[in-house]
Amino acid sequence: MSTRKHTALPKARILIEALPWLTRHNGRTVVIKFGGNAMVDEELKAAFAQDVVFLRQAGLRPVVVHGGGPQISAQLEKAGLASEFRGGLRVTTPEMMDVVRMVLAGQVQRELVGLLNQHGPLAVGMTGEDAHLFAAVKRHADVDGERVDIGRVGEITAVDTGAIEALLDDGRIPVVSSIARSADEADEGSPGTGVYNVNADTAAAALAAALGAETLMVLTDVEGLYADWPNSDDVISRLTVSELEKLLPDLASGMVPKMEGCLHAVRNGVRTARVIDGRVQHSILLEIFTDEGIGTMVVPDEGE
Ligand SMILES: Nc1ncnc2c1ncn2[C@@H]1O[C@H](COP(=O)(O)OP(=O)(O)O)[C@@H](O)[C@H]1O
Ligand SMILES: CC(=O)N[C@@H](CCC(=O)OP(=O)(O)O)C(=O)O
Repeated sequence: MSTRKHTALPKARILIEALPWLTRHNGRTVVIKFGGNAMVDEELKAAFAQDVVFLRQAGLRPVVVHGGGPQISAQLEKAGLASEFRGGLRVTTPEMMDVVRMVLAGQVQRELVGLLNQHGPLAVGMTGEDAHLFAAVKRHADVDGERVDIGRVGEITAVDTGAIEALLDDGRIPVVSSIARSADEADEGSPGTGVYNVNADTAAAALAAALGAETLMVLTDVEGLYADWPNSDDVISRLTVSELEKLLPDLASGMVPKMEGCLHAVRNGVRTARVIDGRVQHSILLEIFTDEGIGTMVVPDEGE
C-alpha cells in the first residue's frame, strides 16, 4: 500500500497559470543570452538546459547566445596572458582572439550543446562566422569620452538570419557563440585576422532584433537592474525604452552592454527584453510562464 498527501491542487494551479502564457508564446522566437558567470554551477547549467528544451517542447522557438568571459580569462591566464577590460570590453590581441574562439566555440558552446542534447537531437552549435550570421567592423571602447583601441573587438554591422531560421523551422535549438566574421576590407585575404570578439549581450540583442524575436532574455548574476546600485537592492521590475535611455549614462559597466542591448532590441521591434537572475534555478520558466515574472522587463513606450 502507498499513501499520498494532497499536493495535487497547487501543482495543477501552476500548470493552469501557465496556460495563457503557453497560448500567447506559441510559435514565438525567444533569444536567451546565457552569461559566463551563470555557467559555473553544474545544477544551474542542467536546469538551464531543461528550461530551454521545455520552451521548445511547449511550442516556442528558443535560440541561445552564450558568453564565457570568466572561462576565457581562465584560459588566457593559463597561457600567461593577462586580461584587461576597457569600457566593459576585453582588450583582444590577435593572439588572444585565438584563445577566445577556442574557448567559446570549442568549450563553452560544446558543453551547452551537449547538455541540451541529453534531451534529444535538438541543439546545433554555430558561431557568428557560420553562414555569415554576424558581420562586424572594428569597435573602439569609449573611456571617459575618449576613443580607445581595444584590438580585435567587433561591432556587428549585419546579421544574416538564414541559417538560424532554417534550424528553427527544423525544430532545432541554435546555440550561438559571440564571434563575428570581419567585414573590414583591410582584413580581406589576411588569414587569422578575419574574426572579431563580440560582447555576448550585444550579439544576443542584435540577433533578437534581426529575428524579430518576441523576447530577449538576458541571464546574469544579479536579480535584475537595481535602481540605485550598489546602495540598495531594489530591482526595477518594468521600464520603458525612454526611461531606460535616461538611465543609461549613469549605469556601471557590467550592466551597460546588457541594458544597451535591451534598448536596441526593443527599439528594433522585439516586444520585451528582460534581465533575469541566472542564479535562480528555472528562472526562464518562472519569467515566461508565471504572472508575476522575475527580474527587469524593458517594454516599448506607451502607444508604440
Ligand atoms: N544597476 C545595476 N544593477 C545590477 N547590477 C549592476 C548594476 N550596475 C552594475 N552592476 C553589476 O553588473 C554585473 C553583471 O554584469 P556582468 O558581470 O558583466 O554579467 P554577465 O557575466 O552575466 O554578463 C552585476 O553582477 C553587478 O555587479
Ligand atoms: C569584447 C568582449 O568583451 N567579449 C567577451 C565575449 C564573451 C562574453 O561576453 O561573455 P559574458 O557574457 O560571460 O561576459 C569577452 O571576451 O569576455
